[in-house]
Amino acid sequence: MNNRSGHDDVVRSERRGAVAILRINRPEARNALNAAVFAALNGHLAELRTDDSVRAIVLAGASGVFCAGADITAFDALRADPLIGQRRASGGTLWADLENFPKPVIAAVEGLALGGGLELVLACDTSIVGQGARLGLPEVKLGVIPGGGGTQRLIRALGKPRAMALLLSGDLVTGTEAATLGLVGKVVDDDEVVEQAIALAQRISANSPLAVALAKDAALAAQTGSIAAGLEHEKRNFVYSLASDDSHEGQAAFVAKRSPNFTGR
Ligand SMILES: CCCCCCCCCCCCC[C@H](O)CC(=O)SCCNC(=O)CCNC(=O)[C@H](O)C(C)(C)COP(=O)(O)OP(=O)(O)OC[C@H]1O[C@@H](n2cnc3c(N)ncnc32)[C@H](O)[C@@H]1OP(=O)(O)O
Repeated sequence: MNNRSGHDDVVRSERRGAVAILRINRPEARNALNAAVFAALNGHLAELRTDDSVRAIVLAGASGVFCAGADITAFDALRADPLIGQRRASGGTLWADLENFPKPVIAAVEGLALGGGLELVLACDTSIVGQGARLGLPEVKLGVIPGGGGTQRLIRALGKPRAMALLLSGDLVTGTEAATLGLVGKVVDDDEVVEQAIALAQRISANSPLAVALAKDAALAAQTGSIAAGLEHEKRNFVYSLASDDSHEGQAAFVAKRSPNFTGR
């Protein structure tokens, strides 16, 4: 399907019911992230954020590759950007925007997820990875460090010993190894990645959009604060969900032994 939104072809968008699939589309550069990709992804996310017909997003790459990271040939432009230290100016907020997106985002990782590409995976809520995929943060092999949140999210995902080994060596792991480490949500056969990611997104889309958003919001609080603060956050969200139309619909559907028809209110 063609891009509905008119964003540059470097990110293609398609729909499967309530699931939007965004594909990074620079196969000639193994889907490396340049300014055009950042702008296109941010543009799509802005549209999907307010589209109530979309309840979950799958982020994928074209031609059997997820993403080879930031475009190394664009580093000169990055060096010249006077505002590089203020990430918002340089498009560098993409990873945080993904992590805090009010709808679930699932990475469908085929082939390669390197550097900023793995950082996209870590910023997503979960990921489905092909067993033969290769994942890693090779930035130190280029004389830089991860700049898309990898130093912070990898250690939270894996714990210090495993995170430091990957961060400081730049070693790559396979999808199977990544699943064993806890770096990804689930490993599947290489040819099932996107369909399994879409299937998970569709299962999530059948749930209350409000409850899904409130659960994600509460769970993310666990990454930044004390357990006491997180429990308070969860309590606020639970009480809010209990008072929602969706909560009443969920209860009524259970009693009537029928499927709920959630509205997200
Ligand atoms: C920089 C964007 C500007 C936008 C502003 C916003 C910036 C915000 C702040 C940035 C934060 C940084 C984020 C991140 O932490 C930093 C990084 O990600 S650094 C990059 C890390 N990735 C890598 O080191 C991977 C490098 N590539 C490879 O190792 C190999 O190419 C491969 C991916 C394993 C594939 O190998 P092969 O299959 O053998 O194929 P080729 O090597 O021949 O590659 C084919 C073709 O693709 C080009 N290419 C591959 N990767 C990249 C890349 N990362 N950047 C640019 N181009 C890439 C490769 O050059 C070939 O092109 P060709 O020679 O055919 O023209």
